[in-house]
Amino acid sequence: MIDIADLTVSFGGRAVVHGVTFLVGAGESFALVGESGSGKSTILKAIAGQAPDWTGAIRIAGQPLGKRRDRAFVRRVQMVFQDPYGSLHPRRTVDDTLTEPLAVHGIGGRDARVVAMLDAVGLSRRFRFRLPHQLSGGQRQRVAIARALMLEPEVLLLDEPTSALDVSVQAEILNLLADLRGERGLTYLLVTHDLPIVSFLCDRLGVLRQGRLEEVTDVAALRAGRLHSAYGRELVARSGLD
Ligand SMILES: Nc1ncnc2c1ncn2[C@@H]1O[C@H](COP(=O)(O)OP(=O)(O)OP(=O)(O)O)[C@@H](O)[C@H]1O
Repeated sequence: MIDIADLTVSFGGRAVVHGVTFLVGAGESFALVGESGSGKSTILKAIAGQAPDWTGAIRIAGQPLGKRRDRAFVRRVQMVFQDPYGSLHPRRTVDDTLTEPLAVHGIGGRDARVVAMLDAVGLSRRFRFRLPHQLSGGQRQRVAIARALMLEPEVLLLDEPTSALDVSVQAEILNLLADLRGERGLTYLLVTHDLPIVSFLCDRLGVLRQGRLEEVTDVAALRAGRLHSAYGRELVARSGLD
């Protein structure tokens, strides 16, 4: 579903991701891990069209991406950001936020779709006409996930989707993401520095260090502390997973 080949991404002429190659299968959940500044979010941005200076190849379901992201891409690939406070418009109700992508893409049956999506993300219908400031952090992230799913995409790009939330709420959102993937056959590409999240939500992971992919392995190896690279083992040791 996602095929990244020899991807190099630059900002202002300086490369921050260097020749990264990996594949994510349909229905798979793949994590990019690494410390702050290792280039995890930059890879998501390149896929989403928010980091235009890249070389290499990015293919989604076999289709090579150019510099611009068209409507077909938006229907297939959606992103969920770290900060549900910043990513929702403060003056738009939940209903406005969920209806907008349907209106932009000329999709009908909006009422029924919004109500069904509120149910799918575990939000009571009484939140439908509320504004973001009337919601908790976890409820806001449910709205952001609902918005991402309104166009029934196949792929979610998840950038630290729980790191801005209280610890007690993080587990709820992780469970929701796991359930939604199972129910909808979604493919996840998740960026995180939190290895327990990878162990819970992902099948495989790539370890990034200074913009280079050190290794790709599966979560069984992560759980067993059997990463191949010295840097990967160091990350595991620091996370307390070993
Ligand atoms: N818009 C930008 N302009 C210039 N440099 C950038 C930009 N975005 C990211 N960078 C740089 O690219 C490098 C990789 O950043 P990136 O955000 O991808 O790392 P990350 O692994 O996702 O870290 P974090 O967990 O802190 O988000 C860093 O050196 C960062 O300063």
